[in-house]
Amino acid sequence: MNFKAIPQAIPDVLLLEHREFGDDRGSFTETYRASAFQELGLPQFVQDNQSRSSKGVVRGLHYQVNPHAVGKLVRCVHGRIFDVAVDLRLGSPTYGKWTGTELAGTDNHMFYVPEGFAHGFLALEDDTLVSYRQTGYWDAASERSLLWNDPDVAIDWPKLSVLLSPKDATATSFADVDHNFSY
Ligand SMILES: Cc1cn([C@H]2C[C@H](O)[C@@H](COP(=O)(O)OP(=O)(O)O[C@H]3O[C@@H](C)C(=O)[C@@H](O)[C@H]3O)O2)c(=O)[nH]c1=O
Repeated sequence: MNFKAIPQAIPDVLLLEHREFGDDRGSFTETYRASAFQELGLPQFVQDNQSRSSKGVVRGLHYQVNPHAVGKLVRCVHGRIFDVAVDLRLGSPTYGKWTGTELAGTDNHMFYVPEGFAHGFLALEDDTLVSYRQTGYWDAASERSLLWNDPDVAIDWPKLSVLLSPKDATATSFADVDHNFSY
């Protein structure tokens, strides 16, 4: 098995490590293998995305309400990010809690954020490329944005001066989030 899944502080969120085969030329890594992902209990993915961000850009915290909820598998291809998932599943023992990790283009890690979580990241370097797959299609009408620095969630972001989209700068506070996820 070329992949290892490590449950995070919120156990349904996974850090996936994939094996890197180094040689004189550089290295080779499988980044997706349907059968292995299925063995790890991961769902199927239908959309791939990529974004490029400057240092200090925060994207998120985004989610789609049901019936268009999506899970996301996130990888930093170049640069570095602090990647975060916030539990929005009513009844979950970790409802309203966050978990996060650093992902870098130089490591072999992916962060799996299941349905029922808001997802976002902070780019820690210029020219940071993030590539991620999602389990359902983007649906603009179902998309919601939770405020990245909401005091009730209190994410311990690395200290940087941040740049946000207008949508994310005026996002909803945790007390007012609109969602219909259950645990
Ligand atoms: C998310 C998305 C956006 N777009 C378009 C809409 C808009 O014109 C442009 C930029 O969209 P946004 O500002 O929403 O992009 P961005 O802020 O990067 O949104 C992303 O943030 C991270 C944290 C996620 O988790 C993703 O699922 C996604 O929500 O791209 C698509 O065509 N397909 C998509 O799947």
